Amino acid sequence: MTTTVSAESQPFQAEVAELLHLMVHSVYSETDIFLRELISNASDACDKLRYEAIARPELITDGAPPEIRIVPDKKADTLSVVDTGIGMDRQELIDNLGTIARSGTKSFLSKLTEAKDGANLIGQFGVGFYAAFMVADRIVVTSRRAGSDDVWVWSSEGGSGFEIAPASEEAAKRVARGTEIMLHLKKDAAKYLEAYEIERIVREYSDNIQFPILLVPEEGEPRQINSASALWQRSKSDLKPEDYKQAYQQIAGAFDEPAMTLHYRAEGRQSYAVLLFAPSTKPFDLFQVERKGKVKLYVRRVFIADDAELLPAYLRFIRGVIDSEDLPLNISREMLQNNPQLAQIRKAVTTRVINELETLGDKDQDAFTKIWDAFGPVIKEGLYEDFERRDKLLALSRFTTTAGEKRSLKQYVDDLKPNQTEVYYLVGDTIERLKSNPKLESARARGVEVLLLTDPVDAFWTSAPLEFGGKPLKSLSQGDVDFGLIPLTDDKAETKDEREADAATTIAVIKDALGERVSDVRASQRLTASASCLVAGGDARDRALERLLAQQNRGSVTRPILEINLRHPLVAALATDTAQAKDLAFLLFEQAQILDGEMPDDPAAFASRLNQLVLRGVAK
Ligand SMILES: Nc1ncnc2c1ncn2[C@@H]1O[C@H](COP(=O)(O)OP(=O)(O)OP(=O)(O)O)[C@@H](O)[C@H]1O
Repeated sequence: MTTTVSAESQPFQAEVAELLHLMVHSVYSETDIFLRELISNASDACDKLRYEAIARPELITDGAPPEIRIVPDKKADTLSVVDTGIGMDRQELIDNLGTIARSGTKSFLSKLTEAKDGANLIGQFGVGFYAAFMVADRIVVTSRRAGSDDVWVWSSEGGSGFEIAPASEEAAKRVARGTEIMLHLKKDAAKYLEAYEIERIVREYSDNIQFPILLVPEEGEPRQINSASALWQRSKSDLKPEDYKQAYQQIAGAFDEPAMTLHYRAEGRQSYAVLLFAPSTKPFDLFQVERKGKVKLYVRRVFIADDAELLPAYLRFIRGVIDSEDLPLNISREMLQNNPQLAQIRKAVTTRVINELETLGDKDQDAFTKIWDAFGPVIKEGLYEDFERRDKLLALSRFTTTAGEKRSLKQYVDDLKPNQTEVYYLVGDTIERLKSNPKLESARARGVEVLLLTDPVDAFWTSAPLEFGGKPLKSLSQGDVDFGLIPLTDDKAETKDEREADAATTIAVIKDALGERVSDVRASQRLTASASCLVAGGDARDRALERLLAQQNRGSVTRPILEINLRHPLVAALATDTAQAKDLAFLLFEQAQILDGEMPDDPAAFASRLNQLVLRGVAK
């Protein structure tokens, strides 16, 4: 058997070809990461082998223990990363090294095209293996699935496809179990053949890999170049911030610094080690529909599962490891969900993470801000998903308000105005648009702070009744608001001597004109300068949420209430000028729609009405 005779060519999935093209033709400064990616894959393969060997011990007893070897060969200009892990069969080679089965690949690729240095993006996205094409012009992967007689060779020059063929006898003998990845290095990548360079990279990125990493020099004995201990099992006092940073980067495949590190050992009813990190930047797949967690479950140092739902979905940005001493090693992945011990761990660790975030918010504003900026919208999902912890999550939340940025509800409540009994908020698309929303006018005239909520998730969590510190949260675009008892700080805003239109007549005229378009018309408490606004009834959904649900075909928009400012000249004119009353009534309604970010139902009619009224004004 030879590799060439029965070689079969296969094309790469289009996304892979595009990715490779981008990587090969752009100059990335951080090429070192290829080694980290290959070692990380090798380590995953060793993890998988250990896991499968729990049910099938013969997989491990027939060969070498799980380990990783790095073999430079200066004569051949090749660097090999060899593992005795789980290996891949023919189909796995084709599937795993020819496609990217990840959501968001397209948007990632367009980001990569624009980026100056894509290494960081590559790490975030985790295109691991393909990173090797930054330093190699040909890659040959020889692999034997644990327990199999067949050995297959995958090879590619990184163009549009790869070849797959059975291994030669010699290659098959070399790979008794696991995978050998041989890189034919590009001319300018020869430095990766130097032992000191390899050691440097391993120390920098992969020291915490649990399995031994051996450097096999061209002369002399192989020697281990990592410490191969599970970092989370070590004592906190032995570890420095750099150790944690490396562990985070290695576990999460990230390049940023962790914004929060939580390392402890729980003893008692159950004992387990916890090493968790909050990243300081946002990954690509944060908003993927599956909302998968990223905390790995180990049992007595053996990797069990990537996503055992160890934290609720709203903490899915947390990375790291939980290593249990008590769970059975042979726990199947299917059983994880219903395991009571695991449920207990989940509960305890969730509480611990939230407490840690709270402490960080008090003690290290900078770090907390990084987490909140990147993951605030995700954490806020917990406000409607985790009833039990809602108060704690509300206390964690930071808001942009009319009084400033990053305001906590504690600060808000501390700064309440005299007689203010509620926490006010307004939901909308952008801060700028919210700031110019007339519904803020009356609050502004009293110096009352209003939360300006612009994340899509805000419309959802605010739909349940909430309170903070005994003060209910209240939308300014829903139901009645009564600022009457809160003193004005801007006296000019509501001068009593201005002529008020007659409420009953004006309202009757508008109702008559608008008919079914509104559910009610009433005098507003919210407005001081503007003429009108639209609000939802007290027990109806907030209008922002209605709009969002309607866009997703998950509900219809109900008829709003039109509130009018009886002191506004336009409203006053309406009561006295019967000839224009209908047009003016429509204008009040349509203006309010536009200020809420909606289109008038009939934009052409709106424009022509507006023109007629303006012309009449100009002609006077
Ligand atoms: N040494 C190896 N042994 C066994 N399987 C491997 C090995 N290297 C890669 N693979 C397989 O190829 C797949 C693709 O690897 P790649 O590095 O591109 O992405 P990944 O490891 O899945 O993603 P990430 O880098 O985010 O973890 C892996 O998921 C794994 O199934």
